[in-house]
Amino acid sequence: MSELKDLQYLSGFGSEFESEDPRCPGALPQNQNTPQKCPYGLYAEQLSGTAFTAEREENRRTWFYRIRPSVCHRPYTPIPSGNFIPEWDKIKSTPNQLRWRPFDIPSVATDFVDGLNTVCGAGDPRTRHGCAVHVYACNASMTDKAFYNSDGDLLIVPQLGVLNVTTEYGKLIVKPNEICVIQQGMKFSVEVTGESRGYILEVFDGHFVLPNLGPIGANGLALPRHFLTPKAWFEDRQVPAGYRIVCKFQGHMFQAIQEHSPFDVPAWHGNYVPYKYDLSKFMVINSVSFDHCDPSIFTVLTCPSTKPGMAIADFVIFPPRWSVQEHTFRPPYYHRNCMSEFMGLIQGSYEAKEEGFLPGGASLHSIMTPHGPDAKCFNTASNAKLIPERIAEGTQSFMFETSLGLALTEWGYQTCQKVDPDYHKCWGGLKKNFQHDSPAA
Ligand SMILES: O=C(O)Cc1cc(O)ccc1O
Ligand SMILES: [Fe+2]
Repeated sequence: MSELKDLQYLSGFGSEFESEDPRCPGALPQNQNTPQKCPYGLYAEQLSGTAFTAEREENRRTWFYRIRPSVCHRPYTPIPSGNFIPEWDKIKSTPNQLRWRPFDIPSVATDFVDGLNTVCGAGDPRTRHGCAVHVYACNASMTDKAFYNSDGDLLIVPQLGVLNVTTEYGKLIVKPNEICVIQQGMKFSVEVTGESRGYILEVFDGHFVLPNLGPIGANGLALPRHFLTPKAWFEDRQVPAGYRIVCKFQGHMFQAIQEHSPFDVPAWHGNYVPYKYDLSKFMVINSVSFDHCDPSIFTVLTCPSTKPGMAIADFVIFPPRWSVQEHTFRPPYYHRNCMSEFMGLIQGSYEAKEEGFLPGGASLHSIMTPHGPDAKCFNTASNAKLIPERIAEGTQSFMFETSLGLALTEWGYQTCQKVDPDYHKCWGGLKKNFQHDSPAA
């Protein structure tokens, strides 16, 4: 494997970056984007992440200075899409609470792309509206193979195994408890060192942004400087046997062969970039008096819809923290939500479900489906002494929360064989405690 230790990154969110591989000083044109002849005989190529005319705050594009333009490839041909496919209209949806046991890791050699499986989703990549939830499970590196997604952005949440990600912008190492976002059109290749598994949120509408902070003020939650973007790194490598560029286009997989590595960018500048973020850096804000805050207080990134405050998808985490609320039932409340809640567990356990919800597994509570703490959690938390308490040291669960109605794929509901038929029983022990003659405090 290539040298992936001690990487250095550019820091900031939504910034205008520029980067040159130190092996090619001066590769970046200084005064314009498209000189008649670029330094070192490079080709200039723009990657647009928003419409040319998008408002200035939202406008995203990057200029690559590369050895060959990306167009130097043979025609695309369809390849099997496997279980990585937006077919969520094949089976009838269910409003039931769903929980998945940890997803299997293949026993045969499988790379990151071949190990992608779609669990549920909504909308349509053609009309550029919707989102999808995938899991990946793999054990082999992608060799002479890169992937890009025409349909939207991928927010990748590793749960097991380190992802060594090479992109056109340079390299990223992404470990469990970190996430990375690879946006629409960005080519990347993943090397792994062993069994690897994780979750992916794909959004078709637009890009992830940091949530507004409102009364929190200028600082808090995920801090912009903790978002890390690769520094330029390139290889000038011929691959006569063929380098495979795989893409998902309108929900289907295609491949184009070329005779060189696509990671041939000695310099780039722009604000349309891949990035990673370490979840342990999240500045947790919560109630220090009483009651349970809505989980939106833990939003790391949000992909907004056109309706203010109503996301296509939020990425929310439940990090280790102090719990100090007085005269309060501290765990999550019972509720019914107008949003869909897909949850996964990276490590440790989740306070509302100490049992049954396991690292590498998942749950889905659909729009208006009742859910909340299991009976054991209710009984324990209702009687606990309310001293300041550290919640779930070393834990990290997360939620993909969407305003869209997530529907299941055949793989998610049946083929994966991980749906736990007994999930509903975790609420079975909730007793009637009503005592008419003793009103609550
Ligand atoms: O359902 C869940 O476990 C997620 C969740 C957590 C919380 O603290 C409040 C509401 C909520 O939906
Ligand atoms: Fe919930």
